[in-house]
Amino acid sequence: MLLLRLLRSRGDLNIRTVIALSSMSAIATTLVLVVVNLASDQVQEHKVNFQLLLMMVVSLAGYMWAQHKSDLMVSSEVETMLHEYRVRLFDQVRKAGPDVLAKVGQGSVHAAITTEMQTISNSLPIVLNGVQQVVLVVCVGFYLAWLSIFAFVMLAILVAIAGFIHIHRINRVNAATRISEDDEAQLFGGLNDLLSGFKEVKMNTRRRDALVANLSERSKRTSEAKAVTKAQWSRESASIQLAFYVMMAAMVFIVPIFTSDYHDVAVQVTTATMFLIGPIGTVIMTVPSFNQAETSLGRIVELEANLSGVIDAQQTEIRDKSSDKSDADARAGNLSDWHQQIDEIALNDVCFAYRSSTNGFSVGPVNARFKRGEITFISGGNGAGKSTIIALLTGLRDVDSGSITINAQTLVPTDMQSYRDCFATVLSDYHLFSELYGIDDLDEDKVNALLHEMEVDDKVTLDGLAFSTTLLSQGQRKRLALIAARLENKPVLVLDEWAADQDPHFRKVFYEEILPAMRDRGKVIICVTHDDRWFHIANQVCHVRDGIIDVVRDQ
Ligand SMILES: Nc1ncnc2c1ncn2[C@@H]1O[C@H](COP(=O)(O)OP(=O)(O)OP(=O)(O)O)[C@@H](O)[C@H]1O
Repeated sequence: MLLLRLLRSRGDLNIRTVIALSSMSAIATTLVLVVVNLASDQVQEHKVNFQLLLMMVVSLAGYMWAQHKSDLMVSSEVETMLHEYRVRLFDQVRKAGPDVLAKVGQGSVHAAITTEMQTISNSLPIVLNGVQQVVLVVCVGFYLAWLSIFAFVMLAILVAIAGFIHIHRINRVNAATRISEDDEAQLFGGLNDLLSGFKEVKMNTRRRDALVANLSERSKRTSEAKAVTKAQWSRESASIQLAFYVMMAAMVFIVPIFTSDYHDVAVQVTTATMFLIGPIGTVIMTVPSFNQAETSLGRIVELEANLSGVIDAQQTEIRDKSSDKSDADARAGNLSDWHQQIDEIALNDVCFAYRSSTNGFSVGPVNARFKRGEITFISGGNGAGKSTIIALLTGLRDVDSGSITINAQTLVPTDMQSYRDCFATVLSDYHLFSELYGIDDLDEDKVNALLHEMEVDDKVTLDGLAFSTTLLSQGQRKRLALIAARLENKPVLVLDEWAADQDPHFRKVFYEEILPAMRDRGKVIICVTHDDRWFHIANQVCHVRDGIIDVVRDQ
């Protein structure tokens, strides 16, 4: 019972208060039943009792208040709990290294934050209502026992049999439901191909037909599986309904045979039994909601544990490496100085191999120096290892051996976040954020000047902390990404094939005006590029082949 353990472990949620409020709401509802029974007796004697009417009003008011209060307590606590889970998952994703998400599965993080949390949020109020109905069933049960102990025992036995059979069968329905959900998840996966690959699908009739046929097949499987589970669910509700009619029949046909003074209370017992139908049905139907919430919570907890496991292993590795390099850590410089001025970054005999790579691609030993106020161009063929070297240089990947030095100080693993903060990047798989996050004191004039310099001021303006639009061409979107990188005002700028999408005119502006101006401002500039026409503006040109970097020209 993960859910119960979790709710109980939360200090802010006073379970006793919730139980007290639920009991109060159930007792108030039972009082309504008692009042109805007493009042209907009086109606038979042609009397209207205003005391009973007052009791009814008080009971209804008590029910409303207690119900509202307990709903509010639990739902706000559940939403807070989900919020905390979300924040913890965001934080774990933030801490994760580049391969962690691939290992754990980006899809499962997405599903945990969307579908699973939605399921918990929807199911828990149903579960809470079920708990209240349990208390109500107990209270009305006492009332029934007080009216006729035989009727009570009879009803209890019938409810126990019906509940046992129903819960046993519902597990089978749940298993079928889960299979239909898996079919649906596969259908959504295929749908992604259709939506994301819309243009490719449009351009190729055979591909389109094959994909649509595949989707239709999955859709058919999903609809068949869903139809089966829906039929099972409706059979279950019908059988519950039938069980209730059997109970009613038992009250009026069987109980009178075994009890002598039953006719005095027959109407009250029948009313009480009818009153119980709704709550018992709700309790039984709560079981699948509880199971769903439990399964979703289990998946979230498992994901969190997986992420923690991988991240802890990563951090232990970092700590081990840090203690190995404790000598290197004995340095005079201050980390925060790096953000003020970087004179030189050097890769020294850096080696790295992809652990998951099928072809075992590795880079190194890489030796390279990148200096303040200098432009370095890095060229090389496809798959030569340029982006991998950039990932090592920017600290996105940890080196296997060798070292990175900054202003002649060797980095230790615990420096890496501070080191990464020195870089502004537009990488080949860059993401254009919806807002200019993390840029303090955004200067509107500066942004407007950059929009003008990057020749997008006729399309885009600054709108609060965001660009007014990102619905632009690829080249224009990349210009916005470069504006965002320049606004970060970091000492190092790394661009991976930035100019590839630019027109000849703006390529010239970029190489002959923008890069030299940034170099003159004392930035370390590193560009992966194939534009050999402008290699002359670089202070250093490096070539990468099979994971090895060679300086081919140094000024
Ligand atoms: N995440 C990864 N896991 C395993 N191997 C990878 C991964 N990324 C890249 N590789 C391997 O590393 C090699 C070099 O890739 P890299 O992206 O560094 O090349 P590149 O020089 O930037 O190529 P391009 O010019 O095509 O972008 C690839 O051939 C591939 O085999």
